[in-house]
Amino acid sequence: MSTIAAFYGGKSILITGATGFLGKVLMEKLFRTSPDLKVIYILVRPKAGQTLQQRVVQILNSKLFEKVKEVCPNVHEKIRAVYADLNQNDLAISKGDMQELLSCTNIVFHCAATVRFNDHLRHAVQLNVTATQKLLLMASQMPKLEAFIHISTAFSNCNLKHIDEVIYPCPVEPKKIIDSMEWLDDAIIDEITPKLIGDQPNTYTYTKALGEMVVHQEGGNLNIAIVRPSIVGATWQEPFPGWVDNLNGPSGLIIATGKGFLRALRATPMAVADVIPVDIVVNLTLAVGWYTAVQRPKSTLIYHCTSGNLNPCYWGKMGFQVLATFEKIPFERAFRRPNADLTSNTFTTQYWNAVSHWAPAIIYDFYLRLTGRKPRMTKLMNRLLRTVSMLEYFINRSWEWSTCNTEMLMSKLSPEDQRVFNFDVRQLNWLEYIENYVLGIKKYLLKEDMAGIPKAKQHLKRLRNIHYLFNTALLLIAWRLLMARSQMARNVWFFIVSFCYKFLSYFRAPSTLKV
Ligand SMILES: CCCCCCCCCCCCCCCCCCCCCC(=O)SCCNC(=O)CCNC(=O)[C@H](O)C(C)(C)COP(=O)(O)OP(=O)(O)OC[C@H]1O[C@@H](n2cnc3c(N)ncnc32)[C@H](O)[C@@H]1OP(=O)(O)O
Ligand SMILES: NC(=O)C1=CN([C@@H]2O[C@H](COP(=O)(O)OP(=O)(O)OC[C@H]3O[C@@H](n4cnc5c(N)ncnc54)[C@H](OP(=O)(O)O)[C@@H]3O)[C@@H](O)[C@H]2O)C=CC1
Repeated sequence: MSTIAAFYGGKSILITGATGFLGKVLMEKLFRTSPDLKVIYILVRPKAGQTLQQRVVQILNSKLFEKVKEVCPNVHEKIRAVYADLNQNDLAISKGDMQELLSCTNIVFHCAATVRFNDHLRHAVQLNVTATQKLLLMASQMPKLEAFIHISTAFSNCNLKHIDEVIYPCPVEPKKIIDSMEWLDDAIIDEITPKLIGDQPNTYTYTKALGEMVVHQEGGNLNIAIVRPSIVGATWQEPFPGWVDNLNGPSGLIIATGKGFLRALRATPMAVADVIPVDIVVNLTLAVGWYTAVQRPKSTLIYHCTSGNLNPCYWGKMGFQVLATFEKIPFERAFRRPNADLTSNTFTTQYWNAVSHWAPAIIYDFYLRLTGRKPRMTKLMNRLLRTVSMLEYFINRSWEWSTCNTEMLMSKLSPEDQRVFNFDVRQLNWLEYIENYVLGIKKYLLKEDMAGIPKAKQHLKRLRNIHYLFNTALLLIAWRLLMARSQMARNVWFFIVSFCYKFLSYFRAPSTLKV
């Protein structure tokens, strides 16, 4: 029997961000391995016209939870959705709910965050810093609390090259930032944002660093740990390979590549692609929860959940493997044939952008206009390239994260726990993982049917023929124009033709003699 699974039995667990990518996989694993847990409280807000209950039902009815329903048939009774909005100062939790949460919770997993890189600083501070502060305050009033696990990001200190499992000081105290967000207006915040974030690439990493500092300063006597995952990708093994449900991290760009919109990227092929499967992050997080509650380490331990130092993959290799997978498993209705030119050179990037992105988009929009339809490709391309520019920072650098605490924790696990809560990234086979990732994107994100693969292949063949035809026509036109306008081009052409003729005649003469 797994010690960790047994530990969560009978527990009341509070999860924030349970409707997100990581939160859903965390909940799934908890129910599957500890079906006898008492209750999982999830802080949820209504969204897209759905009530809390409808959101929960949608999650439970998804493919991700199929196995859970077998081992824990009464799972719906064990989830308690609590209305909350972490954007509100009081988190908008009702008095009755608050009483229950305070008196019953044993473990808190704080996953909620805004992960958008371009979020307004006020909003990012509210969610990633102030809400964390409020949750810590709540946690300090929970008499039965055994551990508070805060999910941060390995990129919270991405202004450094080597990152240890420690909290680094922030140039401006989080409290001062929180206070200033209350009285500064949006225009002033916009103006001072670049100065405040300094050498951080965006408001996301900046506020995640502030959030860690808040945990450090205001954690008091709580039993706290911080988990820092790198770029979280689709599931590796559990509950099944390749599950993914949003565009974050590499997923969006893999779609854009598979659909033939994105054909070149400013990326350093030899930079480490520090992607980490979401099930590895979840296994480590649950092991950290157990260890923090049972061992009660004297200080707040930070755990890096990264792949680069133990089993590195590189962007070049990832791009190559993604393309190879498209040969076998193409996406439907591609705009162009998938291609991946990775270059770290800015000039080459601009050339590729003009030739591979803008030119086809403009030609296609021209065609749409001619056929009486609304042009849309240049607009789409504009958005895509803006998104790419936001991600470029992370695909042109490599970082080194030390993983001493994570390795220490692995050594404390029994062989059974190492199997059930496996977070050993050395066992991951990247080629297999990437193939399943692409397959997962096709099935769970794009909702494409596997039966459509032959048709998709046929479509790609047609696109290849159009491509060859188009290039040949372009070459012929260029040649014709050149010949018509330049005496020099004509001279060169006649020289080449007469040279070829003489060359061939030289070989033809002896062969004629033999006959
Ligand atoms: C040709 C070569 C190909 C090679 C082959 C391929 C090989 C694979 C190579 C892969 C290299 C991957 C590098 C990943 C590096 C990640 C590093 C993370 C590090 C930190 C990790 C963390 O600790 S944190 C979690 C990550 N956090 C995000 O990853 C949020 C991103 N996101 C946003 O920060 C906002 O979204 C943003 C984008 C600002 C727009 O913001 P915005 O306000 O302008 O507009 P919107 O948000 O409305 O998005 C407008 C439309 O972009 C769609 N979209 C949203 N995200 C998208 C996304 N990632 N890729 C594509 N498309 C995306 C969206 O779905 C909309 O599409 P639509 O309109 O059709 O619905
Ligand atoms: N994905 C990644 O690549 C990485 C993620 N992380 C960290 O992991 C954690 C989870 O990320 P991930 O699951 O990918 O992110 P998602 O964007 O998928 O999920 C974010 C969660 O936060 C909730 N949330 C956002 N705003 C509010 C609000 N105002 N009130 C209540 N809940 C709110 C969302 O709820 P709703 O559904 O209502 O929007 C959702 O459940 C984050 O802390 C992130 O920083 C770290 C490294 C990489």
